[in-house]
Amino acid sequence: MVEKMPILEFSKVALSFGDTEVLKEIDLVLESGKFYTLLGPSGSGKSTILKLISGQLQADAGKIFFEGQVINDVPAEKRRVNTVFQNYSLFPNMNVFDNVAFGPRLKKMSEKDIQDKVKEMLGLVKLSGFERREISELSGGQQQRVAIARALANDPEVLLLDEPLSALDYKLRKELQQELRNIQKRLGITFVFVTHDQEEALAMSDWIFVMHDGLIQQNGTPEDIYDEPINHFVADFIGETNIVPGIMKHDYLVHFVGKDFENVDAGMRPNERVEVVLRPEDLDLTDPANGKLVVTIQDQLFRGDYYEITAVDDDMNTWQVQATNPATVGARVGLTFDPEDIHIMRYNESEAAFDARLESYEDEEAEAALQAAKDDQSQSGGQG
Ligand SMILES: Nc1ncnc2c1ncn2[C@@H]1O[C@H](COP(=O)(O)OP(=O)(O)OP(=O)(O)O)[C@@H](O)[C@H]1O
Repeated sequence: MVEKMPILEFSKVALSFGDTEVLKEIDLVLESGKFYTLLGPSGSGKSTILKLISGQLQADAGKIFFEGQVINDVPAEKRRVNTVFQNYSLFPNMNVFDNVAFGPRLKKMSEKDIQDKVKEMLGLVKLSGFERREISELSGGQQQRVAIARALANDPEVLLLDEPLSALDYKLRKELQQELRNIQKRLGITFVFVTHDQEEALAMSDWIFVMHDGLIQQNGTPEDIYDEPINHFVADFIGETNIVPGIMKHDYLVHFVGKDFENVDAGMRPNERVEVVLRPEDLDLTDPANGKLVVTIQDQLFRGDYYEITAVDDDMNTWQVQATNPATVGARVGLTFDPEDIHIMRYNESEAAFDARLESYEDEEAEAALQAAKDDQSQSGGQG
């Protein structure tokens, strides 16, 4: 079987502005016809990646390939890529038709083909009949639809979308999320969508790249990223989560919150420091005697289909729980979970901070395990 060539590829791409390394060493492989999302906090380098793809910026190091050809030196106007921006960037002195017809006219398409193209694109973004409207007569959502139609009228192979929905209100945003996804599936071109909103990324993407600190922290399907976060940053950034320190007692046995739990998928070494992730929806409230730990309810918010409960354990660690029934603020309750829902991550930050957190549980077993980890480490020459 012949492997399909990626439409876009970054190989060890780096870029700095002055002393700031905005992209450290980026490797990306994008296949044709998929909906990709670059997700990360403000300043993590998402827009910079789009500008490297569109040719607005040049990489300091590394190679960018488009259908197997290096394009580092190909000028922006020769790349089959268009961008939709957050602020629409329409031509305010042109009506809807002329905005969408702009690219086709530059390409010197026949007037008949231009008419057909504009009609098709406005149909796609549900603005048929708006041809003669001025831009100032459109709502924000309609302006963004025009911007999408204008970009697509150029027949790009890759459409770049830089936070295109951020300026819209919640309901409109949800509506356009669904529509953008439908448009991408219908046209079958590659979308690279930038957002800092994890919910949006999970809902829309075939594949997500989570960015932080100029690096891709993790990439995978929305399910991979949500269920199997690779590190503290990703676990914390993607959705509400509880992250607690733990230590491996065997490769299949993790010790945390003062107890041992079997977790056969962990793939960690005995005595390794780990972080344990438990999503709020995987926790249940029960009576204290049946709980894996006991907590005090601190706060609760009604979220429509569930209650968002904040609780603290006796070591003052906070727990987020999603419950179907309301709880009583101030009540002491048990927290329980299915060991299968435990997700374990390798810990790679400061050991001192970790040890202090683990010891906050004042748990002799944990301290003994930690001592074993420290002994292990000194024997193996500080690796670990
Ligand atoms: N032309 C420039 N000159 C200097 N620094 C820049 C320039 N463009 C971007 N930066 C810096 O590079 C970093 C990454 O910017 P980038 O716009 O790629 O981030 P982002 O993840 O898209 O964030 P946002 O969501 O805020 O746009 C930021 O710290 C930004 O201040």
